[in-house]
Amino acid sequence: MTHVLSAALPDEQRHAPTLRSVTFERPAMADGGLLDYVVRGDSLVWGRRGDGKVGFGEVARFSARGADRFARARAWWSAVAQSVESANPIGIPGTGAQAFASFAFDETSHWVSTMIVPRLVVGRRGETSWLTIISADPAEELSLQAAEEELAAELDAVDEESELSSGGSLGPGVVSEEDFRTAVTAGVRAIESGELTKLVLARDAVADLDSPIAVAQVLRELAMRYGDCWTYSVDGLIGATPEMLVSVEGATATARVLAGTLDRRSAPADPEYPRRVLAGDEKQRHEHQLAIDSLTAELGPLVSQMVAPAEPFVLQLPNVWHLASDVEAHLNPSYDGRTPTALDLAEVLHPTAAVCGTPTPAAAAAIRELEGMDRGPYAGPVGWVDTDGNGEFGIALRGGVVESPTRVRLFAGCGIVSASEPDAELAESWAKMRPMREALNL
Ligand SMILES: C=C(O[C@@H]1C=C(C(=O)O)C=C[C@H]1O)C(=O)O
Repeated sequence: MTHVLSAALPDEQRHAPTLRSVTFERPAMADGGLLDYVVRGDSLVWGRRGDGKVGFGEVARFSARGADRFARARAWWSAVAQSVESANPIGIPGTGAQAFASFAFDETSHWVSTMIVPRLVVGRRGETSWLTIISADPAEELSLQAAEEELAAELDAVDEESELSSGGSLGPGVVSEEDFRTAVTAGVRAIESGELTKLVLARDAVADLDSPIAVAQVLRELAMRYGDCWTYSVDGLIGATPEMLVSVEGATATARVLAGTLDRRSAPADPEYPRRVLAGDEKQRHEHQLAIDSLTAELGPLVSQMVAPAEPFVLQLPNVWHLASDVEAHLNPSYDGRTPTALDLAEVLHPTAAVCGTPTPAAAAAIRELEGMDRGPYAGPVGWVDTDGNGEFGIALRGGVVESPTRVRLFAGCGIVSASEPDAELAESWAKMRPMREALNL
């Protein structure tokens, strides 16, 4: 009987592991905060301003490609969440059993979307620090001492990664500068013909390094310089994104929508300049509004009390200014009484107009046709989810994919509207690659 039942389940649910996790509170972290634990290139990382988490080792992994990658990931994670046995005296969202995840931007991508449950998670949120150990072995004893010893061993076994990469060269990727300009021109034409209102076009560049990449050092560098961004590392996808697709804590969902960009490099010293040029510019405001509308339209049916500010603020990063809006909403329970998880919402909200365009299907088709590259995980959701459904999914921007120890593919894109100019968009894409170039010493 059990056999018949389990055979009727989707593969993802049948293959989901039964996990146990124990969380221990630890003494407050030293001044370096979480970054003191970002020492290995193979760790899973999600952090901002010294808070966040670092995952070591792996006890379970889910992989998928195609249009149903999110649905299958949800089925797998919900089976894991239903069977997990957790002891968590802290109880703060994100402190217990959890997975780090990265999803391909497009359903046609060759990139394998993954969810990885680490063996250990060390985390910090303000004054609270913790260590979680996760096991797929029902008989294993999960003690604090064993967890601390394993963590110490992980931190000791550091590869030759303390030095910043020694430089190298940056060359064209699949989409050359010329290809990108041509795509922007074609995108503007498609917008003028009325097929679309907004389109986000991206390009790649290939960093060939003189010495093997020091991933942990690159992440620390990004985290220190880009304090307003969420630094991430999941299975070769690294970067620091300023854009939060969705964050879920209990019944509250928040998002940070960005669209509208101004390079700081050539800006005059006038403190009013970014506000005047960004918030006061019709093209930028229009682009920004489309990004907010795409989020609120998708989120609307699932929430009540959605608060989206009437006026965006100017987010200042070391390389660029952005128009930014923080949206917050209360999640409604669905028919089974459960509120949507961070993973559910990542599927619903991806891709927003900030990285795809408006309307979504026409923009996604135009991206496939005009870019002609596989975006892989670039501009897809990256983050974590716990077994209670809390989580954070950023949009994987301002980063790259480590393709080999000496090769990293960088990606950046720009929102195109009818007033867009190819040279200005190309310059903006360079500005968006600057954080990774600096961290790679290129
Ligand atoms: C597409 C990217 O960024 C997005 C596009 C923006 C714009 O066009 O103004 C701003 C922020 C992001 O939503 C990227 O960084 O690659």
